[in-house]
Amino acid sequence: MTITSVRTDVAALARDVVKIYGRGETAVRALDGATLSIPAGRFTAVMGPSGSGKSTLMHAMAGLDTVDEGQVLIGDTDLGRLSERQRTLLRRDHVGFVFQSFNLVPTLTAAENIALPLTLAGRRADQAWIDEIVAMLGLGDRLRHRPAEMSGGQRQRVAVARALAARPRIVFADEPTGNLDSRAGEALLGFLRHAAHELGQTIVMVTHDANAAAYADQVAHFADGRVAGVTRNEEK
Ligand SMILES: Nc1ncnc2c1ncn2[C@@H]1O[C@H](COP(=O)(O)OP(=O)(O)OP(=O)(O)O)[C@@H](O)[C@H]1O
Repeated sequence: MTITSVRTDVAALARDVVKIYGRGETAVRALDGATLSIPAGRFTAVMGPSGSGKSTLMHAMAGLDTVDEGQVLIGDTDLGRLSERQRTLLRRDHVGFVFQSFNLVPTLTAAENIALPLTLAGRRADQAWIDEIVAMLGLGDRLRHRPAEMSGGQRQRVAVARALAARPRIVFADEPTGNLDSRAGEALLGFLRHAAHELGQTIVMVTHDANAAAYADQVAHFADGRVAGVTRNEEK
C-alpha cells in the first residue's frame, strides 16, 4: 500500500478520538476526545499516569486497534476507512515497533533479526541504510551473534535497528529503556534522538521516565483519556 502525505510536516494525527472498552455499567472510556499530532522527523514522548490512555492511543495510531469515534491518520490515510487486511499491510509497510521486551527471534542472528520485517514483507533490504543504522548503533561486531549471546542493551539496539530497517513512516517505542541500566538507556535515547534529527525518522515513545522524555523534541501529557498538553523541549 502506498501512502501519500500532503502535510509533510505531520506524520500521524489523532483527532477527537474516543475509545470505549466493554459495555453498559462496566464500560471504560479509555480515550475521551484525545487529539495528538505527531510531527514528521521528530522525536515525541508520551507521558501520563497509569490508565490515562497512552497505550490505547498508541495502538490506535499504529493501526493495531480501531476507535469508536474520531479520526486517526498516518500521512493522509484515514485508518478508520481501511479494512483489517489493509491495516495489517499498512503496519507491515509503514510502521515500526520497539517493545520493552525486545521480542527478538532467539534462533536468528542479529543481522537476521534486523532484516526480518523486510524478509517477511518479501522486500529487498536497502543495505546502505541498514549499514548506517547498524554503525550508528555500534552493532557492527555483533551481527553474527544470537540474542542469547548479547547483553540487554545490545538486544534492545538490535530491536531498534529492526524497527528502522524498513524505513517506516513512523516508529512506536513502548518503554524502550524499561529493561536497561541507565547507561545503556541513555545511549539508546541518544540514538533515537539522532535517528529523528539526522535520519529524519519519526519516533513516538511511551515512557514513565521524565529523564527519558527529556530526550524528545516534544512531550505529550496524558490525563483521563486525553492529551492535556504538549510541551516542547529546548534544542540540545
Ligand atoms: N482491553 C481492555 N479492556 C478493558 N479495558 C481496557 C482494555 N485496555 C485498556 N483498558 C482500560 O483503558 C484505560 C486506559 O488504558 P491504557 O492501557 O491505554 O493506559 P496507559 O496510560 O497506557 O497505562 P499504563 O501506563 O499503565 O500502561 C484503563 O482504565 C484500562 O484499564
